Amino acid sequence: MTNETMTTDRVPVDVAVGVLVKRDADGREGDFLLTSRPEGKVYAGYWEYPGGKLEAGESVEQALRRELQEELGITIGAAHPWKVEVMDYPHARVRLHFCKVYDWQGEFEMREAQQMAWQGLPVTVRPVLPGTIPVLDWFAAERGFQGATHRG
Ligand SMILES: Nc1nc2c([nH]c(=O)n2[C@H]2C[C@H](O)[C@@H](COP(=O)(O)OP(=O)(O)OP(=O)(O)O)O2)c(=O)[nH]1
Repeated sequence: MTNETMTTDRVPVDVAVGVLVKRDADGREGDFLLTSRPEGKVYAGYWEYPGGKLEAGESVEQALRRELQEELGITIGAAHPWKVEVMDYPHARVRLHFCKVYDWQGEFEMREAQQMAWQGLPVTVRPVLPGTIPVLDWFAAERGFQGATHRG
């Protein structure tokens, strides 16, 4: 099998991703939450939006609610579907379902010893996971932000 058929034939794994965004009293969007990938996972230490793979029978919203409870100890309100993107990695092909989340309850607890950072544009933490970079471009378009969205 050629490399090309290997990547195009792989069935994507669905991943629910939560983009937690703070809003001001007028509803304007501000900082968003990034978390670092825990030790022991592929791309450990890379910054991403929290989330994880759907389990059998789960909707994106259900998976997101479960993952954010498990990883961060918070209970989210509504998940607003935003964008869907397929990414090919050497380890997997993933279909990322990015959802914006504006409401959550509970105190943040880093249950997988990851780190968290509220960020605006440009993002100052690094390195950023490849699958996270398009999200920064979408934010830049929404916010009329020009220039580099993150550091090398
Ligand atoms: N959570 C998250 N995953 C992302 C993002 N961008 C991106 O390409 N991915 C990829 C990395 C992984 O291949 C996949 C998510 O799988 P994961 O390994 O973090 O999920 P999980 O918590 O269910 O993992 P596990 O139980 O299998 O260890 O999606 C992102 O912004 N957030």
